[in-house]
Formats: sequence, structure tokens, C-alpha cells
Amino acid sequence: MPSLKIAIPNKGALSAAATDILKESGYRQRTDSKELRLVDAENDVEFFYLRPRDIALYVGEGTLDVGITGRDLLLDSGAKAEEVMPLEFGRSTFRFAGPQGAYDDLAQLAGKRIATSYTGIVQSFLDTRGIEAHVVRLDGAVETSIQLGVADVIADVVETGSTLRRAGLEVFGEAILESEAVLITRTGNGSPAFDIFKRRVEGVMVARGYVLMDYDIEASRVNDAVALTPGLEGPTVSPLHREGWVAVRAMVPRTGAQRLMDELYDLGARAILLTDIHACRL
Ligand SMILES: Nc1ncnc2c1ncn2[C@@H]1O[C@H](COP(=O)(O)OP(=O)(O)OP(=O)(O)O)[C@@H](O)[C@H]1O
Ligand SMILES: O=P(O)(O)OC[C@H]1O[C@H](OP(=O)(O)OP(=O)(O)O)[C@H](O)[C@@H]1O
Ligand SMILES: [Mg+2]
Repeated sequence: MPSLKIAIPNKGALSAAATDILKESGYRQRTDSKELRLVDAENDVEFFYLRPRDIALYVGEGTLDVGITGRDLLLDSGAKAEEVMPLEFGRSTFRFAGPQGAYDDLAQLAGKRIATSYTGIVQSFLDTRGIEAHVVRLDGAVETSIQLGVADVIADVVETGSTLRRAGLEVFGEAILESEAVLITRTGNGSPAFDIFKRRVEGVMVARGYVLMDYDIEASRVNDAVALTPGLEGPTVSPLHREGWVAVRAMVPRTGAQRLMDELYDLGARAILLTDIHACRL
């Protein structure tokens, strides 16, 4: 039996990006979207393709060891699972919304009917604020519920806001939660197999955020250049065949890498190269 059982969203907003990150981490992934289980014998893991909303429950119960789901779905579930690592995709904000111009303050929720698929998040928000309101649980397409007369306001995931606009609604009050896809495990869980999996995914996350920069520079200016590209453990500086010049290699954040190239050029660096990193262990 494989050492690690991993839950992955089988469809929806998180599915494709979750599969991508696992492929980049060196795991086999299904080729048929109807496949519900896949054993990757070489890596000693088994994947289960499940509804993102159910994943926290399986992981919290300890039936599966690790999962990828949304932070909002994890919190909504109340499962005994915890966030291990944010994965920087599937970003959304959880907001209250009502008919355009009708609401501007969350205190106005008192006594209202609130439609949502995230009753756990909404009820705990209301409890924290001491607001009494009636929560109406719907499976989806909650934007239509106001028009159909079953609710006064809604609470839902907003990404671009276009679904709200189309329904004649607008957000009000502050954001309740910023969500993104997260790696989760059962609270207190830890095993060598889990550590290996986590390190692999971490390696891909770091690789996505950094690029490798190489450049040549006169040895007399290397200290100024290295101050701009300190690397993670310190940059590699090697002699060049050309007298008085050195070659420098360092990992730098992907954001701002072009500006950094301009600054290095101004310092006298030449042959400045940027290379993608596909994976790493730090
Ligand atoms: N534009 C978006 N629409 C919906 N969910 C999004 C969006 N962007 C990110 N997400 C995140 O994706 C997760 C919800 O995924 P998904 O919509 O696949 O599940 P679901 O709503 O339970 O299922 P379904 O939509 O099939 O009923 C949440 O964590 C949510 O924050
Ligand atoms: O801000 P936007 O970019 O418009 O995205 C947000 C919308 O997408 C989600 O719906 P989904 O497609 O998951 O359907 P559902 O309501 O049935 O879950 C969510 O529930 C909103 O309706
Ligand atoms: Mg949805």
C-alpha cells in the first residue's frame, strides 16, 4: 500500500492548477478527468480526486494524509485539518453582497436572510460580531437567490466580481477572508513520507518565485554587484579566463528581475543571463 494518500480537487476552479503543481513536483497525474484514483508506485503515493469541499473532511478524519483545497473551504468545514503551505493560486475573497446601493455596513446584516454555500464561515463571522441573522444554505449560484426572494443578501466567493455585477449586486463591508489554494494535513500529523512530499511542493513554489541570474563583471566592482544579488546562501563567484573579471551566479526573486538586470548593466556587468528554475531543495 502506498505510504501517502493525497486528495486533489477533481474539477472546478482549483483542479487544473493543483494537477500542474503535482506534475512539476515529479508526480504522475491522471490523463483522464473521469479517473477518481491513481497510484504513483514509483513515488509511493496514491492520489484521490475528490470534490474540493470534501477534501478537508477526509484529511481531518485521517482517512487521507494530505490534501489541496481552498482556505475558505478548509475553514468552512471546521475539520481537524490545518494549513501547511499556501499555494498561490485559486485566489478569491469572501464577501457579503446585496442589491446595488442597498447596503453599506455589515451591521445592517442584523435580522436579514443571508444565502451562502459557506454557512460555517458566515455563522462564525456573525457569532464573532454578535449579529443575529438567518443563514440560508444553498449549494451554488447564490447570486440568484435575492431575485428569487429566498434571501436579502448573499455571502460568496468573489474573484473578478463579474458574476455579482451581472446579477445587479455589489459587495459591502470589509472582506471576510482572503483565500487561495492551500496544502492541508491532519492537525499534528507528520511522517517521513509527508515531509518528502512537502519538500517537493515547496521546491516548486520557490522555483516559481525565483530565477537564476548569471553575469560577468570586473572583480573591482563585484562587491557592489553582489549587494544587488545576495542569493539565498550567498552568490557563487568564479574566476573568468579574462584577467580581472569574475562570473557571478545567484538566485533572485522573479519579480523585479528585469530592473535588477538594468542596474547590473549600469554597474558594468555584461553577459547577464536569466534562467528559469524548475525545482529546488533549499
Ligand atoms: N472564480 C472562482 N470561482 C469559484 N471559486 C473560486 C474562484 N476562484 C477561486 N476559487 C476558489 O475555488 C474553491 C471552490 O472551488 P469550486 O468552485 O471548484 O468548488 P465548489 O464551489 O464547491 O464546487 P462547484 O462550483 O462545482 O459547485 C474555493 O476555494 C474558492 O475560493
Ligand atoms: O467573481 P467571479 O469571477 O465572477 O467568480 C465568483 C463566482 O464563481 C463561483 O461560482 P462557481 O462557478 O464556482 O459556481 P457555484 O456558485 O455553483 O459554486 C462563485 O460562487 C461566484 O459565483
Ligand atoms: Mg463553485
